Amino acid sequence: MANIYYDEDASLDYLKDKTVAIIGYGSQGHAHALNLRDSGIKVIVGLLAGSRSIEKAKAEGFEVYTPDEAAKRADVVMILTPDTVQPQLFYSAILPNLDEGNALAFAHGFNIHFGQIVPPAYVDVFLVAPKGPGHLVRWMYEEGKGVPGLFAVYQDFTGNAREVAMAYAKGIGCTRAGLIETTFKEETETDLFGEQAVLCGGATALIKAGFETLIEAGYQPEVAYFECLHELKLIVDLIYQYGISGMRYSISDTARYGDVTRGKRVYEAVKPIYKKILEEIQEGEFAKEWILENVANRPHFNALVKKDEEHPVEKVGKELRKMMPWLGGKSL
Ligand SMILES: NC(=O)C1=CN([C@@H]2O[C@H](COP(=O)(O)OP(=O)(O)OC[C@H]3O[C@@H](n4cnc5c(N)ncnc54)[C@H](OP(=O)(O)O)[C@@H]3O)[C@@H](O)[C@H]2O)C=CC1
Ligand SMILES: CC(=O)[C@](C)(O)C(=O)O
Repeated sequence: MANIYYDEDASLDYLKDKTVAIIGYGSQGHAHALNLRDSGIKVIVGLLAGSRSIEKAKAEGFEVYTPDEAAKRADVVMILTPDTVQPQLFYSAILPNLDEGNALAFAHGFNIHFGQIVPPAYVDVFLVAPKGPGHLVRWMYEEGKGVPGLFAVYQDFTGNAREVAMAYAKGIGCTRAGLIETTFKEETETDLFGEQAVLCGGATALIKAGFETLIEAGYQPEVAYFECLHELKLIVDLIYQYGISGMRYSISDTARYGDVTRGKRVYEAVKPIYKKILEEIQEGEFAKEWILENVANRPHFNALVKKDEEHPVEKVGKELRKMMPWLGGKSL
């Protein structure tokens, strides 16, 4: 059983006299910056000139600098830009401005693990990875809660890297929910696997395949949407709160029988695919493909994203969600 750390296990004292530069102000960046500041930490933001987030960060009260200037002024530099742009940003703007004893931090281990960024020996290097989307990292913090997280130390020049990483995790609220120590390898490979096979990739595959099966059989798109997307959230919510057995307690006997018998067939079909996806991650195949895709300016990625934006489930969903005012979520 992994050690799980909570608020009492981490001390913000390791950050209280430091300046943290958050490079990037997107999903994770805005959440880390706001949460750390609310935790009493001095935060500055680094954004490229022309960034669409400069005004937003300034409006939320942050000093905003270019990435090089922010790195120069900071003791801890947390890079929260897209993974594929981090190497160029690191070598051009951050590395020249890292001083001995500074800390270089990430929310995902991709570039360190796959050797795209090689840090200098004279800094600490750690990751703090919330296990949830950035907007929830902020919303849960505002509610006095937290998103669980992982942390890992890649390089400990100062001898305090672990304590600083845990302080950072506490500052963004992860220790309110639970913080697990990992490695850059484990965080990178499990996060890539999860987002490809089970979460984003896996969930959208199940939703699209189910929805298409029903509408191709002539059922109404609205019925297919409620069955394959809307109700999926409700069932996953039950699993999230009460486990698989708890969910099965709540559903009908008929649903339970279908679950354990037909669900077995889906399981048997996907498990070999899951293993292949993990193998491609572990062997660097996915990383190479994603890096080269970005070199070519993302033709395959852009086409597939566009195709899904036009999927019938998106069309019917947009209309149905208007009917459910309680869904009126905060703007992303
Ligand atoms: N999204 C998530 O929930 C999670 C993300 N992560 C990790 O967090 C990191 C950040 O991801 P995420 O928050 O999703 O990123 P986003 O895409 O939401 O935000 C990226 C930020 O970086 C800026 N940016 C984009 N391109 C460049 C560039 N070339 N140079 C400098 N800045 C740039 C963007 O500027 P602008 O504002 O102008 O667009 C934006 O502020 C990644 O390492 C990711 O793997 C980890 C866990 C969860
Ligand atoms: C939210 C999260 O951790 C993801 C899905 O892995 C990501 O956005 O990188």
